[in-house]
Amino acid sequence: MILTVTLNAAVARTLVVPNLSLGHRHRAQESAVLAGGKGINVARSLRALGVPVIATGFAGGRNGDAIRDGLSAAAIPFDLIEIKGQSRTSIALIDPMGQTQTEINEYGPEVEPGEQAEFRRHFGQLLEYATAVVFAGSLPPNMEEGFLVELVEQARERGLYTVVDSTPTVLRAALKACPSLVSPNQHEAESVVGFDFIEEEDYLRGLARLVEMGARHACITSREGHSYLTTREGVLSARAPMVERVSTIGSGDAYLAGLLAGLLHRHYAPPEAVKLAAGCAAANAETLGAGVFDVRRAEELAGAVKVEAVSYQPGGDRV
Ligand SMILES: Nc1ncnc2c1ncn2[C@@H]1O[C@H](COP(=O)(O)OP(=O)(O)OP(=O)(O)O)[C@@H](O)[C@H]1O
Ligand SMILES: O=P(O)(O)OC[C@@]1(O)O[C@H](CO)[C@@H](O)[C@@H]1O
Repeated sequence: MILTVTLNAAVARTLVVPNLSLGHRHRAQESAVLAGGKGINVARSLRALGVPVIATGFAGGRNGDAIRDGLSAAAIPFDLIEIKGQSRTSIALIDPMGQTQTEINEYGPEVEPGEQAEFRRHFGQLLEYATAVVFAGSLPPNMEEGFLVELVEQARERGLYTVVDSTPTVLRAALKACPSLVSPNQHEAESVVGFDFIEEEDYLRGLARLVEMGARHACITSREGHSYLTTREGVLSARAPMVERVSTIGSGDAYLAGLLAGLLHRHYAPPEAVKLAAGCAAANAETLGAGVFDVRRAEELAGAVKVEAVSYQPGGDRV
């Protein structure tokens, strides 16, 4: 079972608004409301891929109830700690005419020290059923990065596969706990390593730096349908067929779920797992809602992903 940890879960509302323009009144052509936050998006994608999953984290207030209802409706097993604060709302505005995606995410509620302690205890119990743990998304505003670092260490000490996908500040801290895999997008990775990725060599240097900073493995996704993954044998580069995008929000989450489903559940070799990852991400881009895609379409797109081994040996960096 893969345990996903969403410390700042959200009610994720997506509105399709043609010709969106600031300062004007609009009507949404279409809308979707889902339980959200990166870890929950990953759980939704894993569930679609047939991987046993439990979603944990914090949820509170009416939004917390809506998050639980959304998870139940999607048949995603969950075990969320109730908090006094109101879980946040994340709004995505999709303009199909201007081809823009605008996100407005609340910071989320504070989580009291007692609630944090309760989560820590509970987490230890959930680990007994897990083979892998995915820590994804931002932290509640008053939560120290050390809280997450300790959770990663706790999971790692039990010999579990650990994955971190969070904001650059949190990711930088989490690298100290040596997670099995980190999966930032290009922008986040650039911010963590401190330089821009312009050429392929920059991505490879970025991966090497993430490994040097503590990750056992790293993948970096980019908007142009391109991604890189370190493996024991070297680095793989994957190019997905570009699809007509509806919304790429959650494509990174679908990518991570596809990768984990491939590596840990289907026992694929890394090149096949990367294809599945990029197929899921592309299928997500064709669909409204984060971590939502048609699995058959994802498999079809996976078949068209071009994967190749790329080499880079800058002064013995281990990638
Ligand atoms: N138009 C597209 N066609 C095909 N694949 C796409 C397209 N857009 C994105 N992807 C796939 O999605 C992956 C992730 O994209 P990106 O790095 O933009 O996600 P992200 O910012 O992490 O997303 P999120 O944080 O919203 O989950 C890309 O590496 C690529 O494989
Ligand atoms: O605020 P966080 O937790 O860092 O990220 C939240 C978020 O940007 O990530 C998801 C896509 O990965 C979106 O659904 C959501 O808006």
